[in-house]
Amino acid sequence: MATDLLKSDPILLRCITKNEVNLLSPTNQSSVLESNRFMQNNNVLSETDKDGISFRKDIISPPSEQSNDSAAAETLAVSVRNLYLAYEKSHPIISNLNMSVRKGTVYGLLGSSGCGKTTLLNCMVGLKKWDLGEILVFNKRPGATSSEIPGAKLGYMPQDIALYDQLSVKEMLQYYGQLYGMPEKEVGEQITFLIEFLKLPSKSNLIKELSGGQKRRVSLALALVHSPELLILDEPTVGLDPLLRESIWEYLFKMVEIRKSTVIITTHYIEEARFSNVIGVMRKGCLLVENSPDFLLKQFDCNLLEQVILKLCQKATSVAVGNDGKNGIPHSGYNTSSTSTINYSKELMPRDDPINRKAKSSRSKTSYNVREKFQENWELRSRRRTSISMEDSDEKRKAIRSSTMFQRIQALSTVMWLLLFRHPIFTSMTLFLPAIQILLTVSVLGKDPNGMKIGVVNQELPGQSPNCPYQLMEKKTEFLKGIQNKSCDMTQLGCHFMKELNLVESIEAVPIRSLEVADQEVKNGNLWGYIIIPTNYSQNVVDFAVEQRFARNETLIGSRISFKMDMSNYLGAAIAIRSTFEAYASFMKTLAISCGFDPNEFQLPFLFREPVYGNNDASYHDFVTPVIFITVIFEMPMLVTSILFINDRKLGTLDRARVAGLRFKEVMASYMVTQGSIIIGQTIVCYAMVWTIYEFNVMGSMSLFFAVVLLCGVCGASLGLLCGIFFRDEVGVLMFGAFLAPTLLCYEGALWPLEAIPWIPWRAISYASPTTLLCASFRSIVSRGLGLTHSLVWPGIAVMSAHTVLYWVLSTLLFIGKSK
Ligand SMILES: Nc1ncnc2c1ncn2[C@@H]1O[C@H](COP(=O)(O)OP(=O)(O)OP(=O)(O)O)[C@@H](O)[C@H]1O
Repeated sequence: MATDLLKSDPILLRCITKNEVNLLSPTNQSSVLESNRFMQNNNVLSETDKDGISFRKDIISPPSEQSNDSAAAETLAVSVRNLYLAYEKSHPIISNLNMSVRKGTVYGLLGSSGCGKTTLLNCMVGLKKWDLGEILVFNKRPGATSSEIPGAKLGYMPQDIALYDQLSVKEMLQYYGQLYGMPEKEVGEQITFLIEFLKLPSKSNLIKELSGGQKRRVSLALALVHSPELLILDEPTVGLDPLLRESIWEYLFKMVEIRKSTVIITTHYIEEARFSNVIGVMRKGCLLVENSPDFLLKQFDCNLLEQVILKLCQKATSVAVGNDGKNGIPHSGYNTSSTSTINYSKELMPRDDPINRKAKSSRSKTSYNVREKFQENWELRSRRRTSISMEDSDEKRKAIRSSTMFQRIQALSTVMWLLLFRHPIFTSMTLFLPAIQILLTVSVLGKDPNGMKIGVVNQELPGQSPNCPYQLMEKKTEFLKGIQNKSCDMTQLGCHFMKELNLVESIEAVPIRSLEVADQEVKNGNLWGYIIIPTNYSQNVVDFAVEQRFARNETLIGSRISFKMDMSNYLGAAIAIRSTFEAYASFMKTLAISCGFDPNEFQLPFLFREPVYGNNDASYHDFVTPVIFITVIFEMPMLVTSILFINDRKLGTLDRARVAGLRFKEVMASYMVTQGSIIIGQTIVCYAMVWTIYEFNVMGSMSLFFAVVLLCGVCGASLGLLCGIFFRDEVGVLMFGAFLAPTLLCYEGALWPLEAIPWIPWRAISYASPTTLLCASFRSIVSRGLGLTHSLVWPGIAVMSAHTVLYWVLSTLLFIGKSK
């Protein structure tokens, strides 16, 4: 019964796979044979029809026969066989689709919104991968090494505008001309012609200044600029005025007639497709029919294509409804209901536009020949056009398609430069922010602190007064003078020590009345801690000096100064304790000299000689500056690259350029070239600002210094590219950037020595991270003046280079993987 239903509807049969035909009656082999015979008969039938006869044999041939017929394949520009594509298993977007587009024809692809037209075109141009089946464009699989698709053989206009807002019309066309490898002179001629033909605004207008319709026309111009052999246009006439739409169709026919180009065009203006040689009607991922408009009008006894499509869809729906229930025929994965039919029908109602009106008025004249009419118009207009001659452009067309990798990299790099140039705020920020960030960080980080408040509870002082008496202050001067006079004052040593403490820049000694008050002050956050000078401290110090080894316990304890610190701020407390030690060492030395002792006896038993690298006054600041520099130079290109890449992807400009032949490795190279030059600019600015202000010297070779910075930036840009592919939008990138900067600083050993990190897994991760060893290399070049071959320099460069290559490989794999 189901077979009968299909027999009565040859069109529907095309949408059902052989397997499905088998399933119609699995136990009855003869019905299968009958079905196959029916398909063959159908071909014969088609051949006998007079209109559109030259196409139909191929078009309606069963796929298996077709693919074996190499002669027929030669005549096809595009051949699609049993195509299947699904994002979710249960819901195929394209299901068992067969399509044949002859060379030198205009093929109108029709179908309701969401039926899969754009997806199919994206597969043809090599932007999307499919799950099953085969697509051949000029007998080669799109994207195959030997295939010139994507490339200059193809002109593609995507559904989205896919233009750079900040470029002018001329720059946009020049970019594509360069991608296609067109000679400069010819690009100029084509620009002049297309601007006149498509009524585009002047060459110098920026795309952002154009109306929606004008942008669409520029987008179409990009597909036409190189007069390709195959034009794939996804709704090129949307929003254009009827006259312009007519002239576009006229131009397409001219291309087909004179250059033997092939055009595949989708349109929602159904009657417009009547101008095509062949139309294909898609519904829910399946091609319902493929034939000449005149044949279909005759076959369905209609005057308008819209009516044909309506009838087709109604039939498809009624059979599918039957399939669902009564006949037990499995439908090919899509859900068809009566509700959807109603919607579909409404959608296919004739639109009130001039082309449709014209079509309506002419519906009775079956002899109406659109092409003839266009031919007349064309001849008339072409007399006025001097800028292009299709007949003599075959040679020019051959000259195209020779764009080299270098030309394509140059084309995209130029565009990226222009875009940066047209975004002065973004570019200035990119150029100056690293320097400002380094300047700000270096200004506040790593210097020795100043005036950290340390309380002094001097229990040696009489009464409740925490302050040393005025005389004692005076005595301090005398005490200092005593060094020269050798006048030894061994009283109130606590006060003298406090004075010494105040001479240390990092500490401000604050006299405190009692231990309780000092405790409270620390708890209130007013003091970093306090020291306690015990009662009779001076006497005990003297006794200890005299008794030495024989000193009593009380003497020992009484000559000790004790600390009570706020250790919750570890770094501050450590600095305060270190400064107190320094003050104490200085105090004891002064005391010894004034009392005629050998100062060496009172000094710590350590001698700091001239350092191997740097000097004894070196601070954390000197250590951290190169680390901050490397981190910023790594992170900034990473963010900029990923944001630019995501923007390019969102605009659709990247995909479009890929269809024009730009390969991913060339995209990567262009990004590296552009980012590389920005990094050089950033380094010069950073060097000028930071190095000049803080008087840092690069002890090593300047060329090695710049090479390391460049490598670091390129590695950051490579990671940015990977992030740009991985993340859907800028939010993900910004969050990753916010995570990356502090993580790198920790793992680089900038905040804490690496030796303090446990080996497994953290220190191993730290050494494997891109910047850790490079920081060491960079510091070695800047502060130690070491060369490339030194064991402190080359490992960092090697690790960074390995990371760069790794990011390139991962980006390529991820990009390929995401092409579906
Ligand atoms: N990345 C994707 N993930 C999941 N589904 C998708 C994706 N891209 C497209 N689709 C779905 O695939 C179907 C076909 O989309 P497509 O853009 O090819 O339709 P179309 O026929 O070109 O529609 P229109 O005429 O409105 O442009 C739609 O249902 C759409 O929701």
